[in-house]
Amino acid sequence: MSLVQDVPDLATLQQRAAERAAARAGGAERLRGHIVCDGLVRIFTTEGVEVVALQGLDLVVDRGELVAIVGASGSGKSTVLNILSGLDTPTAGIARVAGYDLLTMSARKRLRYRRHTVGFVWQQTGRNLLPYLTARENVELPMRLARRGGRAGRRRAMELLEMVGVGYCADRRPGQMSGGEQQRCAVAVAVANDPEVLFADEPTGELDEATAAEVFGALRAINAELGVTVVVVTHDPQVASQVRRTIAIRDGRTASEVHRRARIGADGVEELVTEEYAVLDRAGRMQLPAGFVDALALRDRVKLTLEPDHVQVRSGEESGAA
Ligand SMILES: Nc1ncnc2c1ncn2[C@@H]1O[C@H](COP(=O)(O)OP(=O)(O)OP(=O)(O)O)[C@@H](O)[C@H]1O
Repeated sequence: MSLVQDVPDLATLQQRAAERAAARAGGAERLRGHIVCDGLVRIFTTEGVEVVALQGLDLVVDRGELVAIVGASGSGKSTVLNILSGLDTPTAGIARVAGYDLLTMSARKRLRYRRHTVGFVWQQTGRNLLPYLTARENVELPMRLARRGGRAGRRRAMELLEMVGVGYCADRRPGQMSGGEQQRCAVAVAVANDPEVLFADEPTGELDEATAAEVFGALRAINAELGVTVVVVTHDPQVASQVRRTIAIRDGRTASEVHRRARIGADGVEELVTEEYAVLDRAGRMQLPAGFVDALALRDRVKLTLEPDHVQVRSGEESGAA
């Protein structure tokens, strides 16, 4: 049986994830800001040249949410993920995950954070699974290393494989599974030790569209069933159809968000609507979508006018000509 194929609609799943996450957090009031980045800056220096990979990135992800971070190559996605997963430290700003301050935590705390608080799924299947172990043994391994193996570990491994829809692969080695099956198994491995947050870096980068949808089904199942907060990083804008909130980053800054929500249409039928928002930081800065800038050939300077219920942005050239 594949739970992934029977996944209910997005709204039901998100509701279930929120309820489970609230129970896990000890109350809905503790839900705000499971992941918080505020004015996050990361500057790399190579051969005397500074590269500002993140220039004041803001991000808030609630406990139990499933979000995608999208951006073109070089926009800063890997840099954010490396910081959030505890592999790299930011230059300045705030980065907090599950109560851990990622700027100031000690090496010991960092190790505990990486072992117990977060789980990972990488793009390369070879980095997620050991080739000489079966799917079930791969899922059992982190539990055995944490001395939580035995019969209970075997049972949980089986449950997790069922949850992500690859229970039938339990006795197969990675080489006997498709790329999508391996990635779904990797999701089960990543949550074996019950992390609070799951980070997935381009988990569908090597897969075709249909197989990628199955992997997203597995991530949604884990999110809904276990209440784990899930953050997926990808360059693929199509991901917006797989999650409720997509955060786009551009030039190391949060640029816009796409929200998907269910609404009852005029004909009484439920429909999914997609809305795009620009993200305004605390200093009042926002990025205009690249398409808007191109469409009106905006550059250098724009003219802003405050209207009763909106702000108008016009080409600065126009006012110069007047
Ligand atoms: N270790 C580093 N040293 C110097 N510059 C770096 C380093 N890591 C990243 N950068 C630079 O920071 C910027 C953001 O890189 P990052 O890898 O985060 O982008 P990305 O969105 O993940 O891109 P991709 O999708 O190609 O992996 C780029 O200009 C990159 O060249």
